[in-house]
Amino acid sequence: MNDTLFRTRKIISYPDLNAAGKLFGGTALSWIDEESAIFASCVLNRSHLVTVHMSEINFKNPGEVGQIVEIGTKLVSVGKTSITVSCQIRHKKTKTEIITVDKVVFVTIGEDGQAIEHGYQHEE
Ligand SMILES: CC(=O)SCCNC(=O)CCNC(=O)[C@H](O)C(C)(C)COP(=O)(O)OP(=O)(O)OC[C@H]1O[C@@H](n2cnc3c(N)ncnc32)[C@H](O)[C@@H]1OP(=O)(O)O
Repeated sequence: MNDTLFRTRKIISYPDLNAAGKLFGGTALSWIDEESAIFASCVLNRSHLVTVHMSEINFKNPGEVGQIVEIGTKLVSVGKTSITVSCQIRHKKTKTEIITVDKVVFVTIGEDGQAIEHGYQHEE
């Protein structure tokens, strides 16, 4: 549909590490969730979105303390109340992938917490 755009950079710090001294998977997933949600929210111009599904997650390479990483998102598809994006984190310098998630699905919700149509029509 379109190419991944890398908008956000982060530096891996000591609080981000697991017991093996590598980037903790939970931290990486929290960065993925936030970046994907911001991207989806900007595409739809809606602020009330919730994550409803994450597809297979692949931890491809470890992240090391002090490394600068970049987080990229891409629009995958748009439904009636949902939007699907892909997200990845990679080393900024080497472009080596650290984690990829093929599909993160968000749903727009109303004040009652139920799904509502977002009205966004994607043109290829
Ligand atoms: C950014 C964050 O971290 S948010 C915090 C974590 N997330 C949450 O708390 C959300 C908890 N979940 C919910 O409240 C509910 O599941 C809701 C309101 C989001 C959706 O309720 P549902 O009854 O499943 O809604 P419904 O069946 O109508 O589906 C809504 C849309 O989601 C899609 N959808 C629902 N479940 C899934 C799934 N597992 N995988 C892919 N798409 C899904 C549907 O295909 C539908 O898409 P469409 O309208 O574009 O065709």
